[in-house]
Amino acid sequence: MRELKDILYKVPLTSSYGNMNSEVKGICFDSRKVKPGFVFIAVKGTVTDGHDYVDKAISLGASVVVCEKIPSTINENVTYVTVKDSALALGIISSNYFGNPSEKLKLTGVTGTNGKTTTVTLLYKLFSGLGYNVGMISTVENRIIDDVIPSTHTTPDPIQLNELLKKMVDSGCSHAFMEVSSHAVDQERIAGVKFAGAIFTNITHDHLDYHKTFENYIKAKKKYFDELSSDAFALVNADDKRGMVMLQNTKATKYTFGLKKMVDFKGKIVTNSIEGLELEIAGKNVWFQMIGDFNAYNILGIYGAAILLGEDSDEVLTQLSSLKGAPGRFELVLPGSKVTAIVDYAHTPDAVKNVLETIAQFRTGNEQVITVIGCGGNRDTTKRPLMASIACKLSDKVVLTSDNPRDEEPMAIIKDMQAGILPTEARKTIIIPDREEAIKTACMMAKEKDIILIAGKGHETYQEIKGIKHPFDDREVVARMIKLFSDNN
Ligand SMILES: CC(=O)N[C@H]1[C@@H](OP(=O)(O)OP(=O)(O)OC[C@H]2O[C@@H](n3ccc(=O)[nH]c3=O)[C@H](O)[C@@H]2O)O[C@H](CO)[C@@H](O)[C@@H]1O[C@H](C)C(=O)N[C@@H](C)C(=O)N[C@H](CCC(=O)O)C(=O)O
Ligand SMILES: Nc1ncnc2c1ncn2[C@@H]1O[C@H](COP(=O)(O)OP(=O)(O)OP(=O)(O)O)[C@@H](O)[C@H]1O
Ligand SMILES: N[C@H](CCC[C@H](N)C(=O)O)C(=O)O
Ligand SMILES: [Mg+2]
Repeated sequence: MRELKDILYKVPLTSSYGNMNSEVKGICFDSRKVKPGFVFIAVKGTVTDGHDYVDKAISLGASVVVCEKIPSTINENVTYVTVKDSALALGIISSNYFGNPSEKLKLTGVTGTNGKTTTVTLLYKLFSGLGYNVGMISTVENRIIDDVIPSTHTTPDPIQLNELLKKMVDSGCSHAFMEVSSHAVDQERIAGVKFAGAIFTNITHDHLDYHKTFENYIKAKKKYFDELSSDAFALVNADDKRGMVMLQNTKATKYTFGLKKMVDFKGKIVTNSIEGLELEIAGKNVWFQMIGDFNAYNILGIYGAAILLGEDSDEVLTQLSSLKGAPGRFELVLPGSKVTAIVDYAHTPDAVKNVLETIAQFRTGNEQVITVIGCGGNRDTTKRPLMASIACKLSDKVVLTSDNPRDEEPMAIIKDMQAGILPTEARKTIIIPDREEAIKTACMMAKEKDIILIAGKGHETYQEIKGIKHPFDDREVVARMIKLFSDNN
């Protein structure tokens, strides 16, 4: 039970009707989940408008309705509160309802097109290794110390988010690290959440289906930094074209990291191999188990954040050098096999380019690079030809297949991908819409020492087809196929 006026603290109200001194039993923004005594917050969405479900929420027992527009018929037993922006109100209400948990631990958020999961996972492992109780909110999974809670989004909705943060506080977590997606910023999922610090990794092409223009996408990321408080730190990758843009209007203390410019946390790549990276960092040469130049940036962001959170440089570097990357990120399957199979979550043009360029640095030139790649359905269609074009330029053979088709026809997605492939490169491609068959074919084609990249799904353990999530794990499939073909040889 909570007092209504407590959960409305700091919510900018425009008007109210009815009893404001009541108690509430719960909060909800989905009419289908309302229970008696709940507050229903009506939010405008991308598909429908929560305002259309106010009657349904009341019929299920909602005692308070928070909305942008009062319904034409009023129920005398219900309190109505109007606000200018109900998504913003939902964020603040959620934080209040769970006792503002983000103020009770040191919460660091990570935003950027690529590298968020890698960064939060490594920060979680680093701080756990330093002896703290740590929480994590990520695309792969959420964690409260050692308890794993399945994740449905990169950034959960405000109710789930604050509930998770509260559980972290109750379990004694002193630190938490979370991914902040551009969708979450735009939809105010993090409104009311207090951050000790924020990290910006990079911004490249993605999510134009949602944001419409690259400028809007940049603005969504920047809004996160604009809203940080003055006691927070804002740490950005200065080698990214938009790094400094993120800092333009923030009240937080500004810091930078990178490999190329004069920055607060600077690194230099000493060696880069399939075993890992050696970086010069804080005047020391340190070995890391992460692979690829792009991971040098992730390491610098992690190192910088740890120092800004008050940790000792030597201890941080010692811990960091022992850590492996996040699941499904440049993950070598069955290392030591005759063929090298790499599963990577690359699902943007920039990520596909980075991963294939990293592979190019290690290859001797005699082996073939075979890439298995698809693009997600119900997502940015403009990245499809770009991803296919990059895959063809940087591979010897490409198997075009399905990622998560969701509600789209697999062949229609593959056609969009083919539009980016030059006629001279089309001969490198094979089309196999069934992902398992595609992986099998890549393994069948591979000769000893060849490298197979399976891009796009990384850690995912399902394939989403027409609303159903079928069990599917690239790592399991490729391991099975490699074994099958090596047993047959
Ligand atoms: C496009 C998008 O982001 N959609 C998110 C959004 O839903 P929506 O705007 O479509 O909601 P809607 O269906 O229009 O409904 C509007 C409102 O009416 C309410 N409603 C609806 C029906 C009903 O019967 N009763 C009712 O009350 C809904 O609860 C909602 O409040 O708000 C929902 C609640 O927070 C999210 O679950 C949902 O995520 C969908 C499932 C999704 O797939 N999102 C992806 C794109 C996403 O958010 N991805 C980012 C990561 C991207 C990255 O890689 O960077 C993430 O953070 O996960
Ligand atoms: N710093 C980086 N710069 C560019 N590419 C990266 C970087 N870090 C990781 N990648 C590539 O991007 C892929 C996704 O990485 P990661 O899962 O860490 O990103 P994310 O930002 O969490 O993605 P999502 O938005 O889907 O949750 C990796 O598999 C790798 O190919
Ligand atoms: N967070 C990203 C993940 C994409 C993963 C890829 N496998 C796909 O399904 O497109 C999104 O929802 O756009
Ligand atoms: Mg992620």
